Amino acid sequence: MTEIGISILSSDLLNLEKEIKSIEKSKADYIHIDIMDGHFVPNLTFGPDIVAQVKRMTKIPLDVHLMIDNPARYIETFASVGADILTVHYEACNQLDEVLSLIRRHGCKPGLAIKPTTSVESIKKYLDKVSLVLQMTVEPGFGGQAFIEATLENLQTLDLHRTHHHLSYMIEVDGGINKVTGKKCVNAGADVLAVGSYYINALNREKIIQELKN
Ligand SMILES: O=C(CO)[C@@H](O)[C@H](O)COP(=O)(O)O
Repeated sequence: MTEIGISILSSDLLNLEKEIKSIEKSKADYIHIDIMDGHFVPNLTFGPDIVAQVKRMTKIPLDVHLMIDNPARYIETFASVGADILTVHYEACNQLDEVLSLIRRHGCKPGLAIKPTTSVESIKKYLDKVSLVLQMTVEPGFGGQAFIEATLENLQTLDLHRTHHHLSYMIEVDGGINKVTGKKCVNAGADVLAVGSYYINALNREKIIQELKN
């Protein structure tokens, strides 16, 4: 079954505990936390303290997406505050092999993210070292953007590569996901849908999670 991660980027941050309880009630599989540094992406969001607070509030696994330059500097910090999956960007790392093994050494599942225009070819040599590949389906930085259809081709390539090489990484998509785009992604090979504004704005959050899962 498809798994759902809820991105807290667009949630009501002054009522974060209430939001986390709502995510638990709607039976999401992950809480997706976007860490932005104002360099790698043109926006600023959370630091490790927020991740630590969310961890204290819930048992839902935390899928922490580092949209930061040179993420090696912060792997130990985010691992120590409770990240379960720790995802770094291919475009932001110099020594990716080392960063991925650092993530594993600190007890997290390593994820590798790519921007919409990055090719799967460029990350193929790392795919046997990751637990998850995160295909950005919008330009990273902001919630509420429109899904980029051209990213579906990368999902098909990732899915074919996984089967062909007997690999087991999960394929996650993030950005502009709703009932229509989510279905397209799942049909193209995605296993995990990271959802932000579609969930936050829904009148019946439990219902839309069930629809997305099915
Ligand atoms: O990482 C990002 C944006 O950079 C996402 O996680 C967004 O938070 C998803 O929000 P929607 O596109 O679903 O509104």
